Amino acid sequence: MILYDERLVSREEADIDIEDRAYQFGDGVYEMIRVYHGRPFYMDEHLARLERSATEIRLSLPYPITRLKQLLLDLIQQNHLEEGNVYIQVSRGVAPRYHGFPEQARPLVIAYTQHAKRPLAELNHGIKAVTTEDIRWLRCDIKSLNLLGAVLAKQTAIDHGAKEAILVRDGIVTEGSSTNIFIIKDGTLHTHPANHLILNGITRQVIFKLADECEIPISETTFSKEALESADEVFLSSTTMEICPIVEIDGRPVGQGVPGPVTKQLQEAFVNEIKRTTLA
Ligand SMILES: Cc1ncc(COP(=O)(O)O)c(CN[C@@H]2CONC2=O)c1O
Repeated sequence: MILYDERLVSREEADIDIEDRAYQFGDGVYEMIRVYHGRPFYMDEHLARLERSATEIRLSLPYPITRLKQLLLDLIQQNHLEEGNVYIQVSRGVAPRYHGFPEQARPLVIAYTQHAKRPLAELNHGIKAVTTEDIRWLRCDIKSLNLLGAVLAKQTAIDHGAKEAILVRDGIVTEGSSTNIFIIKDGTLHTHPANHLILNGITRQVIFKLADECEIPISETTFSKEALESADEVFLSSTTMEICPIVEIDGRPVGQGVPGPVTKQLQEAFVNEIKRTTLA
């Protein structure tokens, strides 16, 4: 089943109009929520961010977020999703093609589930990344459907045999194409401030909580590409990749070229947070 507007229907019943503004303009917002043990992980935080993203593009959700939450819980249950993701998207709706907002169009909510195991190989062994210029717009804090900058960056990584592209704007590391980036230097965590140049990741917010609990110092400050290259440890964070070590950047090893101790400590704390919130 999928969620289409306000109903759970078969995927075949979903008819997306060729003048849907998400399809023509990328005019919409989205969220990706992880499910462990059949329970959504930090769903309220994701839905709060969805509401904020919609507000920031002046899009009114077609029904209350509490109704959406219940529909998503029903979708997870109907699809027997034990471990995987729920993708939610809200389009500004269908209208004759014109850049300005349509006079009247009902925003269209769709959501569907994906069965997906945890990326254990990447989590245990780390991944390779490349750096590339951050060419995206200046409202990266909005989780919008305008993802072409991210798509091109991700493909650059793939073209170089890497898993993620680390974005650099005016010499400063912002984030990954679909992740947040953290470095560790002399035991302190550093990550870009949550402003208009990055998405304030939910996983990023969990990491702040876990670092505090683990008494790992964390500094929300910008850092340069040079600081990235000389870091003791680097990792990325996202709903789908959790806390994933980066062991090679632009062909050069990070630290000893293997996941570092602080990263592994946070990974262990993250697994405990999954158990605490989805097994209770
Ligand atoms: C640009 C960007 N930065 C950071 C993040 C990490 O945010 P979360 O911790 O809230 O996931 C994402 C998530 N991208 C989602 C995660 O999975 N697939 C996506 O498109 C992202 O697209």
